[in-house]
Amino acid sequence: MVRVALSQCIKILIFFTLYLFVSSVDARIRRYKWEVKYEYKSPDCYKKLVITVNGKTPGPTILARENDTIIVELKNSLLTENVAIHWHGIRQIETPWFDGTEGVTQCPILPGDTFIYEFVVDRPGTYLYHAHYGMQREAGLYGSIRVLLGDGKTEPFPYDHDRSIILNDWYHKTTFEQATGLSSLDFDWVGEPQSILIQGKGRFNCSSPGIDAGLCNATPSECSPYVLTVIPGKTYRLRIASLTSLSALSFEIEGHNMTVVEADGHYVQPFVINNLFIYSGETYSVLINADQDPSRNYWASAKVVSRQNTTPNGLAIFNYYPNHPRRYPPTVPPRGPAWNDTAPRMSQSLAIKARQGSISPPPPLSDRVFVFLNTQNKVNGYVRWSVNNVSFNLPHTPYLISLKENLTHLFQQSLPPTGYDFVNYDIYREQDGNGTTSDSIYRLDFNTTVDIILQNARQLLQNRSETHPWHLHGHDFWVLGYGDGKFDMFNDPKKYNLVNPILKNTVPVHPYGWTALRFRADNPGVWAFHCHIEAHFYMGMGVVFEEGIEKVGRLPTSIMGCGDTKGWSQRP
Ligand SMILES: O=C1O[C@H]([C@@H](O)CO)C(O)=C1O
Repeated sequence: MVRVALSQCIKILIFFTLYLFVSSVDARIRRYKWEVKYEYKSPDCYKKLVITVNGKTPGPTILARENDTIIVELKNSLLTENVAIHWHGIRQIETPWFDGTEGVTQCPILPGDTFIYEFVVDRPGTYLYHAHYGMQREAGLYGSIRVLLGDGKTEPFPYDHDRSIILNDWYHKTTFEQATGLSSLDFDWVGEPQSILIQGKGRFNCSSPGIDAGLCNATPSECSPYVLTVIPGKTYRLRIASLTSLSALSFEIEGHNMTVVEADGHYVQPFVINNLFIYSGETYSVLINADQDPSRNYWASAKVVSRQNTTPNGLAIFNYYPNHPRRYPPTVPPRGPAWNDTAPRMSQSLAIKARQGSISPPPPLSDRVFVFLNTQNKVNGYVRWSVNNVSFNLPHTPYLISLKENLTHLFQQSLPPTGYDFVNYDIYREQDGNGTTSDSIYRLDFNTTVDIILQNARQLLQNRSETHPWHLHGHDFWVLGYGDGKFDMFNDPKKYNLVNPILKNTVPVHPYGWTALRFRADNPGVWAFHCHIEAHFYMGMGVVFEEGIEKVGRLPTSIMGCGDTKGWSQRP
C-alpha cells in the first residue's frame, strides 16, 4: 500500500520536474546591449541631431516569445543628458522598478552610466519602447517590441507574414528649444510637425522658403520613403504603432482594406476599415491581402487629423514584388479624411471590441470612480495642462523609492481631487483657467476596481478642444464607453459595454467628449497615467497611482541615486 503511494508520488514528481523543464525551455532569456547617443541624421531629408540606439532610429526591434525575459544593458552615451526607457504596454509584474519612468519608478540614468533593465514579457502582442525623460522621446529614441505566442500556440487568424511599422511626427527644432518655449512666460507652442515619418522615414520639402540648403542635402538613400515589400496573393499581419509627439493620424494603404485584429496586445472582434485612426501610444495589428493589380506599387499614407495643420502626409511605398521597390506608384497619394471630421474617429473607437472569448469581462461594478477633467490652465501666468485644475509636477525622488522607504515627506501628502464640479461646469465655455501645481498622488486600495472618466473641455488659448491619448502604466483597462459632450453620471454608466469591452493601455478622449475606463489595482507599484502628447505631459497633464506598495519586493539600488537617495545606488 505504502509502496504504491510512494511510486505514485515519484511519478508525480517526475512529471512535475519534466513540466518545469519543458516550460523553462520554452521561456528564453533575450539579452540586448544598447548604446544610446546623439548623431546627425536626416530622417526626412533635413539634418538634425537625433537620439539613436546602436546607431539607429527607430532602434532595434525586440523580438520575443511570451514569458521570455528581456535583459537590456543600456549605456547612456548622450554626453550631457540623462535618459530612461519605458517599455510601453509591458505591465512589469513584480518588477515595477523597471518601468523606466523617470521620477516615478527610477532615477535618471546619468551620462556615461550603464543601467540594466530586466523584465518578463508575459503576453503576446505588439508593444513599444521609448524614452521617458523630459521630452526626449521626440528626439528619436523609440522602437518596437513584438511578442509572439508561446511555442505550439496559433493565432486565431491566419496570415503569411508579420511586419511592424511605427508612425511618428517629426520636428526640426530640438527638444530643448521646444521645452524652453513651453516653460516660458512668453509661451511658445511647439506648433505642427514638419513631417510625418513611417518607420523612421519621411520627406520634407527642402525647397520650402527659408530652409538652409546646407541642412537639407541628404543623400537620396537617406531620405527615400520606407518600402514595405509584399508578395502578390499573400496575407500580411501589419503591426502599426504610433509614437507621435502630438499628432493623431489616419493611416491607409491605397486600394487595400485592412482588417483590424489586435489592439494594444489584445485580440479585437475583427472589423474591416479603409483607414486606421491611431493615437500616440496605441498599437494595432491589421491583416492586409496583397490582392490588387500586382504590376504596380501603391502608396501607404499617414495624415494628421484632429488638428488644423499644413503637415504633408507621410508616405511609404507598398511594393508588390517583383516591381522595383523604389518605383513610385503611378497615382496621386490618397488625401485621407478631413482633419476636423470627428464622427468617423468616434465611430472607429466605438467599433473596437474584444474578440469573443479572448478576455474576461470587467467586474460589473467598481469600488471607486474618478472623474478627470482635462483642461489647459494658467499657473502663475505659465500655460499648463491639468487634471481637475491641478497640474502635475514630478518630484526629485521617484515615488516608488520614497513610498517604499517611507520618505513620504518628499512629496505633497494632500490627495489630489477625485472630481470637479461636474454639475455646474460648462465644458464649452471659455476657460478662466487658473490652476495649481502639485506632486501629490492617488493611493488605491489593493485589488479594488477603479473607474476613470476622462472628460474633455474647451482649451484655454483657442476656441476648441483637442484629442488627448491617455496611457496607463502597469495595467490594461477595459474601455467601457465613449461619448460626446459632458458625461452624465446618472445615465451614461447605464450604457457601458460590460459584455465585450476591449482591454487597452492607451485610449483617446475625443474633442469635447468623454471616455470611461475600468481597471483592477492589482499590480503592486507606482504607475503613471498621462496624456501621451509629449508637450502635454511635460506641461503637467498626468497623474500617478500607488497600489500595494507594501507588496513591492526589495528595490534594486540601481534605480536610486537622485533626490534624497544620493549615494544610495552604492548601498549593499
Ligand atoms: O498646449 C497647447 O497649446 C496650444 C494652443 O492651445 C495655444 O497655442 C495647443 O494647440 C496645445 O495643444
